[in-house]
Amino acid sequence: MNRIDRKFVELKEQKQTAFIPFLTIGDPDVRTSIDIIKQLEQSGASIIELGVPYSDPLADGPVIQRSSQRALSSHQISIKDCIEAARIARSEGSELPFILFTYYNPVLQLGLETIFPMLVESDISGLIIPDLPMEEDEEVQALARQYGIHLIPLVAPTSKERIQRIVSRASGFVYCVSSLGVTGTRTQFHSGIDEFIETVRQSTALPIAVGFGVSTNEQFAKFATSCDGVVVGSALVRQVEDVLPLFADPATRPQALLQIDAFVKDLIQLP
Ligand SMILES: O=P(O)(O)OC[C@@H](O)[C@@H](O)c1c[nH]c2ccccc12
Repeated sequence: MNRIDRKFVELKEQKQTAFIPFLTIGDPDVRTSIDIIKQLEQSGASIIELGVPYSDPLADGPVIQRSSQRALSSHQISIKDCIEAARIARSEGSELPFILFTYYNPVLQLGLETIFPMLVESDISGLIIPDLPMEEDEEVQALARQYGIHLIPLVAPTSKERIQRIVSRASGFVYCVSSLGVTGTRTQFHSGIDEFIETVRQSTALPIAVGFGVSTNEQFAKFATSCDGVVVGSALVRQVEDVLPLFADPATRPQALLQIDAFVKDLIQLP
């Protein structure tokens, strides 16, 4: 049991749904990202995906692509910087379970044997690698198990015949992708989304979370009825983008955090 498991147990006892924001670390800078992490915790986040900016984010839509580009062009943010941000946030009192969200290339650059001890040292409980080739996941799975890190799989509606195989090796929770294509807010989801979630639900005893496209309270509430968690990335990253000028001036930083707080509270309040 690590922080992720304990959080889902706690939420289940409280009959609550996990709110799992994704945040690009280093946009606009690491210090601000840490402040946003702490604000998200105050605002109601249950678990957080710490996004490692990447130069070729194939699965990302324009909002996260822009955010990654800002983090890379201003500060050349690395996977190590993101792991360090988690360590600092924890040292400053955050109790949030952290998931490192990264494409595979930065993991390979750092080295599989290197990254897992670093995750443990920074009290990061989970890892999501959206482009981890299934053919190569044996080694990563083995290291994750060895170090007690949850390697959280993404399951897409197209992977019906693969759902069982992906889910059978899952740990932590299963991340159900709500739609085909790239990340980004949506007005509608994959036509068979409810059946897809039910299929995954029948395939695992693990908690299931859904993500891709969620940006409104109505969408959050809809998924809260069938899932144990809801992931929101682009809509939040867009909020950060909108308040960057407020973060740039020390006098208006509190206002920037208040706007993020208001966005989250509107998004996750349930009737
Ligand atoms: O941005 P959205 O549509 O809210 O979706 C969550 C997503 O941002 C986050 O989980 C994520 C960021 N980059 C990804 C790449 C692939 C899958 C998922 C992701």
